[in-house]
Amino acid sequence: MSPLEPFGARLRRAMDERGPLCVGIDPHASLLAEWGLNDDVAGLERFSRTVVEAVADRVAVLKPQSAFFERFGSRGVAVLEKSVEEARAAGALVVMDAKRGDIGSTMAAYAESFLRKDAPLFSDALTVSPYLGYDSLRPAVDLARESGAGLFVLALTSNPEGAEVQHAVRPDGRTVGATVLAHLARENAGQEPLGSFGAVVGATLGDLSSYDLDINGPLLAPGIGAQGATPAGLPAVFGPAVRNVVPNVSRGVLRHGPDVAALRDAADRFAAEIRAAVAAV
Ligand SMILES: O=c1ccn([C@@H]2O[C@H](COP(=O)(O)O)[C@@H](O)[C@H]2O)c(=O)[nH]1
Repeated sequence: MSPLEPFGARLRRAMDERGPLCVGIDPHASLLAEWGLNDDVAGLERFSRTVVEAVADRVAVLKPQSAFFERFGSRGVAVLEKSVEEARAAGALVVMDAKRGDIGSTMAAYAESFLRKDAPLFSDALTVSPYLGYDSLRPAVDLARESGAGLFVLALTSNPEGAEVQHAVRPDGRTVGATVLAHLARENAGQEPLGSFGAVVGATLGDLSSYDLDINGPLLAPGIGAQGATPAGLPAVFGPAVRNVVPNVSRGVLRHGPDVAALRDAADRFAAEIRAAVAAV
């Protein structure tokens, strides 16, 4: 099977054409209830289909949160497969938010599940955890390169608890989060127009000027909306790296459903606010 064009190049083009917004597909039980749906596989399917119908033809990236599908076992995973297929068919890139991480030999199997081009859950990119050591991710890096897929590696997460690990200072004086960013800069060296190996960096974190965010790769930035960060605040957090930021909004958009037009309007409003904030830098 022929490889895709590298993820970084596909993402850069999608961001330029559609704007950088990433909408999450997070079917929380509470959202299913608010949408008048049952907390079952039929409700899950209706929810995901509606989000894809509403925004997959207009945003650069959709990010299904695998946990909310896995909750329903194999039938939930079947809905996830279908959602990925439909979102990609509508022109959105799909970042599978599954946050996988394990010893290298097991990581290879996770990579096969999400990054092998003919895998049922193949996604344009996968979120992964480097906290078993960055090089445990090597099988995923290698397979992503081979397939034309990408990774988003947890570097500085949006939750306050992340700091005890990610801000910890190593014997060489660098923080753990900074070390993850440095690894990613090496993966992306020389790649144009953008490398395929991104970092997850929360939009909630305040001024990050003490970190080198210039990794020549995308920065997936969750935390806007329900977690309190705003599009207008992005430049203050990311500085000049804001051009490579893919801001994620999940509940902030999803709470406007189930009406398709209302979901679209909400996504369009976030997209416009993000565009204005980035243009001002
Ligand atoms: O640091 C991180 C990494 C991932 N997430 C995920 O992003 C969305 C955020 O959802 P909201 O409803 O917009 O808060 C969710 O899927 C998280 O698991 C994150 O929030 N922070």
